Amino acid sequence: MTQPVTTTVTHAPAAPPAPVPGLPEVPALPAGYRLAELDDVADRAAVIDVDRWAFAYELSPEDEAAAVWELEPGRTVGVWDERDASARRLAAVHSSFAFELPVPGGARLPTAGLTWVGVHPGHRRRGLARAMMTAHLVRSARRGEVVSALYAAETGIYGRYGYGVATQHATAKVGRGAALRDVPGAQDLVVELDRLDPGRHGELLEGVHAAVDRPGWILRRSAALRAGHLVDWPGARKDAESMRIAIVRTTAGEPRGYALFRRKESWSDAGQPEGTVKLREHVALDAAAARALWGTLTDLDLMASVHTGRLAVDDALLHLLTDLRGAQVRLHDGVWLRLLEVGAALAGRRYAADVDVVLEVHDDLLGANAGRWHLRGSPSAATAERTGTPAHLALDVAALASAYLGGTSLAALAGAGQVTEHVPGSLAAASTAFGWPLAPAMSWGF
Ligand SMILES: CC(=O)SCCNC(=O)CCNC(=O)[C@H](O)C(C)(C)COP(=O)(O)OP(=O)(O)OC[C@H]1O[C@@H](n2cnc3c(N)ncnc32)[C@H](O)[C@@H]1OP(=O)(O)O
Repeated sequence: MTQPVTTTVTHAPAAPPAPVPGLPEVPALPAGYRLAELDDVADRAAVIDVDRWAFAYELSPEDEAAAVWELEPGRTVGVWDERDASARRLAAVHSSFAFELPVPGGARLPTAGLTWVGVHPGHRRRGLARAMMTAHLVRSARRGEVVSALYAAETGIYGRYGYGVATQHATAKVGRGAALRDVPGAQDLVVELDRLDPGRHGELLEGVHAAVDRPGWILRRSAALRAGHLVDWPGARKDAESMRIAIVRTTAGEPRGYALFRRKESWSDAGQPEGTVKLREHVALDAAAARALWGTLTDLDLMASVHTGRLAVDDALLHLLTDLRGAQVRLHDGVWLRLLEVGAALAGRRYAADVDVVLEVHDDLLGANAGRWHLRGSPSAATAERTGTPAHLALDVAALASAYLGGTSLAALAGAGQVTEHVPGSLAAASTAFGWPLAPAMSWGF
């Protein structure tokens, strides 16, 4: 069992960030509420309590024992309810991870991975989340983080803060024995099935995961995030088996892929096996590994279907299947991005084709981003400078975030009224340049 990871670093509570030109002021809270940085150790129980109120869950004693504290010291901020001075209580919380976001071309940009956003239901719709979100954007920008990334609990929450959907993922339900195309070399690979043992498998799994070269593919950099990913929550099993791992290896023993999964047995009234396989994560480093992995997972005895979990929208499985229609594919919003520094973000990635374009960016919240940016980009270099020359294209910072990793084209966004073309021809050229051969994806949630 994974042992809880504890951190002993403490931080003195800090005042809310001071106003900085181009960055917004944190909106005033109702009387009696106070925004403050939280102490990683002293305030931990209060943070967990708000989280449970906000997300409506309880942990069993077994789950408590398996839980891992993943939050990084110095990055958690909350709102105290001090209306009754004798009974101060935490009313809201959020935190972030120091991530690196791989962008087209391979650079990794400093990124604030926003997480644990929660407001106690007794304090909702009073502006606590808006104050925390503003503080998050300001603190992240001041740390030099170029973007903020998150998974949204609900799709209506984050657009107002300038976040756009930058990755999408698919899920599929694949029937037992679904026909897969042959891939040369797949037969030569070995697929081992084992109980997941974080001690034995953790390093192998993270090594294969880190070998993926794809925009958006954020790695679990801290020991706590790695441990947290491998927690096999007893409460999540719901009568299924404990977590298993399938490892794809060459005959020389080199790992080329893996899947974390569990099976659950079930029988129809007529006595037919109806078991299900559910994946938590999978990686395949080449076509043969993907074929070997999915070939194994779709041919487990007594299992009628495989629930894939997150698939990149161009995942190999979708092209291995001969009958895509039978796979019940669904599309989901994935990582939402907020560009904190538009110039650094535009210059930080590379472009699929040469591009020379002026973008007029609207940003109501982070004024330093607003205005015209002259982007000159190519597959090997990019610059982005402020300019006074007329714009080719105009768009909101959230639409730019959606196009930023190459997952959604500027032309598609224009089709939904989110990009305006002022100079004919510039939309097609910029759309081509912002594209990328592989769709952006992230394999795990945070
Ligand atoms: C990255 C993550 O961690 S995602 C997790 C988000 N957390 C959750 O979903 C847990 C349950 N929900 C909550 O804790 C809270 O309801 C929150 C955090 C979503 C919102 O907190 P509140 O303090 O009520 O929000 P606040 O009062 O600041 O509202 C700000 C704006 O967001 C809007 N809003 C708040 N919640 C929602 C929602 N769930 N859906 C759509 N809009 C919302 C408000 O109407 C308000 O709109 P305005 O800009 O027109 O004024």
